[in-house]
Amino acid sequence: MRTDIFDELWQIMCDRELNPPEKSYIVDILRHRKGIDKALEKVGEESAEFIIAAKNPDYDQKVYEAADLIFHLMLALKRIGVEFEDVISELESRRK
Ligand SMILES: N=c1c2ncn([C@@H]3O[C@H](COP(=O)(O)OP(=O)(O)OP(=O)(O)O)[C@@H](O)[C@H]3O)c2ncn1[C@@H]1O[C@H](COP(=O)(O)O)[C@@H](O)[C@H]1O
Repeated sequence: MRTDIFDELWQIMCDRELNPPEKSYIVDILRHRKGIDKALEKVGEESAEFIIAAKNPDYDQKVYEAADLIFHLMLALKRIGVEFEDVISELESRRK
């Protein structure tokens, strides 16, 4: 399984935070006027969209919404100051 994309996305999020370009979805969320609430709101929205997709037969839609949810969860972690690597370590520590 290819998981390098998580590293790549996290790196982009770190870069966007330090060197925000004029037009960037990541920056829009990280610097939103609603503060932390915008990133959390997106996790809620994307979770709901994933649940709806999960109950429907369209396989591609499930994949699409799962990707949206994971992306926005990572973005929320970035916004609240949690290192993605620590989440990975937590998962690793649960391995029996
Ligand atoms: N993987 C993603 C990614 N997945 C989803 N999204 C955005 O997440 C949003 C999904 O939210 P919605 O479906 O609710 O659509 P919306 O209308 O924009 O929602 P609102 O924010 O307006 O409420 C869309 O605007 C998508 O473009 C993403 N935006 C960026 N990335 C990655 O991040 C990189 C950097 O992006 P920028 O920061 O925009 O340069 C990109 O090259 C991609 O690799």
